[in-house]
Amino acid sequence: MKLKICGMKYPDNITEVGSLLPDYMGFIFWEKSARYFDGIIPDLPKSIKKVGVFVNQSQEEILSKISKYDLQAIQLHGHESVEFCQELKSKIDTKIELIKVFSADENFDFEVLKPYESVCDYFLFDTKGKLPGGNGTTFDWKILNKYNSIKPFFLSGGIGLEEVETIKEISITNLPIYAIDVNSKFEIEPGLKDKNILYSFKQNLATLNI
Ligand SMILES: O=C(O)c1ccccc1NCC(=O)[C@H](O)[C@H](O)COP(=O)(O)O
Repeated sequence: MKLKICGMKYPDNITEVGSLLPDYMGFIFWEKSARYFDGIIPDLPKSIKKVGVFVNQSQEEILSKISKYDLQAIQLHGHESVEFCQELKSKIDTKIELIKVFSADENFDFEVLKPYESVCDYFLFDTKGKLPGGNGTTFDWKILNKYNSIKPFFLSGGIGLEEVETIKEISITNLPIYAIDVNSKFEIEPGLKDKNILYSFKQNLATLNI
């Protein structure tokens, strides 16, 4: 199971956390976020994919960030339509991954995912909250029992060290969980991550052998 650490903001902290070799590191390009990123990304180990996170932003803006920051993945965290994803996908390098986010709660209709299957590489399930993302709360993962697609997805929303046991339980189901996405539960302040707790989390995930 892959690990994505999202909402990075400060260069020294990016380097520090990068030394843990997460599979993905996320940068929020939505200006209203407390984790809004507008700096310089220091050199990172090549294995780490840089993800740009966008909320209902224009294709022009997304393309400009891809080129400025050499992003390897984009995460669409708003209400981007199937057509929008399809058009964007046709404009970017085929190696750039497109992750489409859905905010989940007990009323989530999994049928809405169907048309997105062919236009994105991964889904990401986050908790529905006041903000588009980074709310720091978990959703009831039991709703994923209704997931009837083979599209791999990122599991997100309020995940912290205390979720390791539940991740273990969910990982032995047949759900195609591709990655775990973490953010605010590992912060000293918005955008500033605690490397030691992240290290423990990564070690814990590794012991699950998944
Ligand atoms: O983190 C933000 O501030 C944010 C704001 C707007 C859109 C997305 C945002 N975060 C994207 C992520 O992928 C987070 O990791 C995800 O929402 C989970 O965050 P958390 O609940 O804090 O673990």
